[in-house]
Amino acid sequence: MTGFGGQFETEAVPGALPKGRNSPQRPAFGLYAEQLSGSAFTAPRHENRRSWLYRMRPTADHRPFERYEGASLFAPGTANEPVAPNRLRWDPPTDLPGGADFVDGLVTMMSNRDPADLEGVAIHLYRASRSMAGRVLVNADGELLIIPQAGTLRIFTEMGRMELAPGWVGLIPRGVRFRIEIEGEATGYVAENHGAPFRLPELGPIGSNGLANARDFETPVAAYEDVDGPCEVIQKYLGSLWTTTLDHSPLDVVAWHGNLAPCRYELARFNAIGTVSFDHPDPSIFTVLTSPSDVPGRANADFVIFPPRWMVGEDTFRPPWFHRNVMSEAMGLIHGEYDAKAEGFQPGGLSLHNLMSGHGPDVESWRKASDADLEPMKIESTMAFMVETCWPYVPTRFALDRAQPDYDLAWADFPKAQLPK
Ligand SMILES: O=C(O)Cc1cc(O)ccc1O
Ligand SMILES: [Fe+2]
Repeated sequence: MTGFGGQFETEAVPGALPKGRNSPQRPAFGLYAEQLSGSAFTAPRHENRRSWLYRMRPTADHRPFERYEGASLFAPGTANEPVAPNRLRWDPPTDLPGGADFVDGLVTMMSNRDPADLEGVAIHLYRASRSMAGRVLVNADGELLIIPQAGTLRIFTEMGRMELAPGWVGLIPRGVRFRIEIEGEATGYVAENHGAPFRLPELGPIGSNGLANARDFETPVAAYEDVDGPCEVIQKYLGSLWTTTLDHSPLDVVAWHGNLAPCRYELARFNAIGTVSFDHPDPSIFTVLTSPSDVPGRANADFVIFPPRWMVGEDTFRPPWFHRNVMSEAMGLIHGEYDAKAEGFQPGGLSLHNLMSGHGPDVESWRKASDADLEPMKIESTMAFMVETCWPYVPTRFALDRAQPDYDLAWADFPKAQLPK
């Protein structure tokens, strides 16, 4: 079903979805009606997100959660030391967990705020070498934006199934349980958004079309499994991992309706807009999805991409300029090269330019762009992304211990400007 945040309705068994009401006295087939809220009941209508699920057993039927002892690198808390004002960059770590499924293969690199604040974002990497079997994951701390870098994920959520290959991103709402199956190995990134759900950015003077168009988001139709037998539920809750075991699969939603649902989006559909005269626009022009904070215009998290595009600016330094930003920037690379970094930023790698840290093109990129003939030129075969947030990131111990030791050298040896004598 297409459209971002639409009011969908879908049933895997004809007659499962009640007509004209949400909570009939006796739902069809003895199903249980359950409302899943993604916003406060009283949120303004245009921000109100909720769905009604019709399931074989109520979610309420579970035994107590206990601490989950696996996935030791997933949400371990951030490094217990002051955050240095250093720029950081990582090669794709060679020691991500081996032989793990998606849950145990998650590794947190940085985060900000406490999930209980209902604000902030965390950046995780994953390496999944086998399918999740007999278990599901659910995140009470926020929605998950999954950004595959290699390998295709088959995601079986409570609300339907979707496949995610590199070049696509998938959004799983807070509280929706899911299982991820793979063939071979899969690696990628996850942005965990503790704040307001991601939405499409305002378009302002761009008008009524452009950037990520609402119709290009795809939401799965209802699909369920009817499985009696043990199923572990691993829940991330207030920053820790918890487990309980059900006697059935919770992926038993036979029908649902509403506007809170998983979706996926192919980044190649992004309608990139840039200058046709001069100067490099702020990267906000490439915002795919935004999670606003309480301060107008200051995002809790922006998901921004740097897709293939034409560069035509006249008398313009075309790559990203030197800058210091009050917002904090985490970047990843899905494939190709990023135009501000000639080398050292690899697909599967990560960088962090936090609050006020000076960054921009490395020396080689600066030299090339300064000397270039400014013919129209296409940046091809690349897809970098940024998760920009108003809350400075704090790296984890795992991340600090693996940062490139010499990243600062990317900006060493710029020639000094020569003033007239
Ligand atoms: O730092 C970066 O590479 C991201 C970025 C890109 C851009 O085009 C302008 C500003 C900016 O922060
Ligand atoms: Fe930047």
